Formats: sequence, C-alpha cells, structure tokens
Amino acid sequence: TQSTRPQRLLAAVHKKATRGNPRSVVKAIDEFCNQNEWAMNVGNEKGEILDSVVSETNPGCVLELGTYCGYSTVRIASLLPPHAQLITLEFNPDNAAVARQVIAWAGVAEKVRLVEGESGEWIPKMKEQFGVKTFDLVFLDHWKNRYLLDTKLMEECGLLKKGSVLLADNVVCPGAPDYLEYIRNSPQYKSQFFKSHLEYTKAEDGLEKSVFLG
Ligand SMILES: Oc1cc(-c2ccc(F)cc2)cc2cncnc12
Ligand SMILES: [Mg+2]
Repeated sequence: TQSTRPQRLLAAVHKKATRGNPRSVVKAIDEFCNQNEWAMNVGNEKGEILDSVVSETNPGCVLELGTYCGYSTVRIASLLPPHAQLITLEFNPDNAAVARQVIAWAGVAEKVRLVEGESGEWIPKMKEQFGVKTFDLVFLDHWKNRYLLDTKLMEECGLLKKGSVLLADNVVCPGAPDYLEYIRNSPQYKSQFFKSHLEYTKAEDGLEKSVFLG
C-alpha cells in the first residue's frame, strides 16, 4: 500500500536524525520539506520565533493545539525546563501515530502528553484529566476556524492567568481573520505580530503573540 507524507517524513527522521537529539530531528524534517515534500510544519524561520517566545516565557505548562507530525512539539519540548509539561492535541489519529514516533525518536517523550481528539472536547477537561491549573504558553497551530472558539473556551474554563502567552501560527496564510480581529481589539490582551513566511516558501505569513492581561 502507498505510504502517506507523514510516514515518509518519519522515515526521513529515522534515516537522518540521531536518536535522542531533538535538534537533529528538527533539521531532518526541515531538510525533507525543503528537498523532498512540503509539509505543514511551522518550519525553521517561524520556528526560530517560536523558540525565542518559549525561551523568554520559560513555561512550566504548555498547550499545543495541532500536533501534526510533532515538529513544533519537539522544538518546544527541547527548550522546556526540567519537570515542565507540554500537552499537545491532535484530532487525526494517523498524524498522532507518526508524531508519537517523532517525539520518541527526539528523546522528549517524558515532557510530552499527546492527546488524540478535538480541542473543543478536550480543553474543558484539561483541569480534571491532566491536573492543569493554567497554561503559561499556548501554541495555536490547528484549524484556523478553531483559533477564536478555542481561545474563548480557554478563557471560560479559567485556563489562562495574567501573563499567559498565546502564540498563533498562520495568522496571514491561511489566515485567521476573526481571531486577529478579536485578540487585537480585546482589552484583555496585548498583541504583537511577528512577520515571517509560510514554511518552506516565500509566501507571506506570520505569528501573533498575545499576552493575557487577566
Ligand atoms: O502552517 C500551516 C500551513 C497550512 C497551509 C496549507 C496549504 C497552503 F497552501 C498554505 C498553508 C495549513 C495549516 C493547517 N494547520 C496548521 N498549520 C498549517
Ligand atoms: Mg501552521
């Protein structure tokens, strides 16, 4: 049977990356996507912005919405302080299966909890199921029509505290206009746009960083 793109990406990780070395996993995926097949990982240009936000936030508890193959999961987890935890939600079981193996190969599995399912279903369960109080950092990288819904849901569930950081991918391409409209006009957030490019292309894109003011 024909392999899928995530499976081919995983094969490239097994072939080119060193087990236990997160940076080599990130490099192997970026090489695969630049030289072989485009895939919707955040990529290296936006990834460096992600890295800087993670490092300056120094989060103890992180939520990632949209795991895909685990590229940004590995980037984030590799920068977390000891005992910090990253919960990542993925609704596509085939993508989740690949991501689990990418995360394991990178050697960051003990920092990561991959949950298969819908963000709308799991966000209300975060406190009871995973003992989460609030998230220090949320990386939004799933379906763009869920960004606003899930942000409001996190507010309602008391999952954000003063200083919590939301970082949203693809706010230009494919775009999340309703999310940008809300977050940039809300007195409860201080937002900043980081202009960049769509992963592995010259197309315009960017990340929106928003700090919850409580
Ligand atoms: O980073 C991303 C990029 C694209 C995407 C696809 C096709 C295209 F033409 C342009 C952009 C889709 C995404 C879906 N979820 C999360 N991240 C994504
Ligand atoms: Mg994305």
